[in-house]
Amino acid sequence: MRQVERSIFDLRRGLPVLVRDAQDSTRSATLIAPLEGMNDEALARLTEHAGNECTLVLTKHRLELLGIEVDDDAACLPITRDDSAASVIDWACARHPASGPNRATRAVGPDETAALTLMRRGLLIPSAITVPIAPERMAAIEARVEDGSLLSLNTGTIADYEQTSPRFLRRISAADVPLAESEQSRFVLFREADGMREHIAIVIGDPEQWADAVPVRLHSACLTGDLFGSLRCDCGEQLRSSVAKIAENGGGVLLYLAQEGRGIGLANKLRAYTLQDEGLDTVDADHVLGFGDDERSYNVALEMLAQLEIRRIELLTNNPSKIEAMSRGGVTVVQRSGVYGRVTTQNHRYLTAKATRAGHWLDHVLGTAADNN
Ligand SMILES: Nc1nc2c(ncn2[C@@H]2O[C@H](COP(=O)(O)OP(=O)(O)OP(=O)(O)O)[C@@H](O)[C@H]2O)c(=O)[nH]1
Ligand SMILES: [Zn+2]
Repeated sequence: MRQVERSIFDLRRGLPVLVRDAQDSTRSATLIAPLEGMNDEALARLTEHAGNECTLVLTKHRLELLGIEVDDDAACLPITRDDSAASVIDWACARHPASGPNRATRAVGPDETAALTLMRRGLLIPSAITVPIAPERMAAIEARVEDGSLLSLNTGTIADYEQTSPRFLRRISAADVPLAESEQSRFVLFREADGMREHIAIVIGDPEQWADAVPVRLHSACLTGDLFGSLRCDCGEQLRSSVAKIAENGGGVLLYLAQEGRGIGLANKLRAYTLQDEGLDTVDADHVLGFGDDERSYNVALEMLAQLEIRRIELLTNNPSKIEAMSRGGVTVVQRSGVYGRVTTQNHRYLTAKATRAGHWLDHVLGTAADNN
């Protein structure tokens, strides 16, 4: 697995990596590169090293914004030598690209699908520049792989990695951390197999005394709201009131999940905030960046609950998809309790979108005025 993690780090540093389709007997290979930091020189270098024209891989949501309908989850836009890096970046993430790509797309292959998986896992913009290696350039590329200046990995490894990573969650350390809302609290830290993400179970009260249906809150990280009390969302107040409520109900667990920005990462959440300031709602802003409605998977949460031997829960949430994910994963949700923050001038639009676009149980928000704070 080490090669996948190393590749993600190279992509996050703006470096290309080589991807090969394990099923392809011709041993063809594709260079993939992230959009972030792309410039004309880097684009020209990719074309030159590979001896081929580049393509831009975009998700369905992003293609829709460009007025291109596709049936698959993603497609490739050919890039010509006349296209500047600035236009390519525009097509990948600008709200109003200066000019449309005006060209036909082609279907993604395994290499391009793998490229998007790596970008998402690396919390980068979910698009990639890809270029297949021409046969006459293969020897030079292989030499770079040999000397360690280019990382190479195959698509099968990436697919396996996606499937297995959450299953190898390791319990790393634990300590008592008395909290303002619950003095008897213990932080238990879990680390994903690749070492990139850590999640914390906050064990509240004495597990021996817990109710049959353990009060549980699945809380996705929100640095701006949880730590700084941002008024754009309700996360900080939900976090604190959940701890208090779990303590009042005899103890339980709050899982603090490394899923900043509904799984898109802080860099992309800040990009999405800028788009929301231009008038988009929280779901459409993520679509403009190429993401789906919600990029979270709750497999890590299921694994943490399994390791804590919790199978029946009272779930503190307003989000129907969390209940669905728990039930699908074999955890019985005996009861649901709502958990609310204040409705403020600044978060009213966000909460309204959660109710109307994502079906969250926030009826009280729909009935309130924007300045009800
Ligand atoms: N992409 C994106 N993420 C946001 C935005 N505002 C808040 N978030 C993230 O949304 C997530 C909210 O997570 P939670 O509070 O666990 O859950 P929820 O889906 O709102 O559901 P509840 O359990 O009802 O609170 C956090 O990861 C925040 O960082 C936004 O405008 N865009
Ligand atoms: Zn928040």
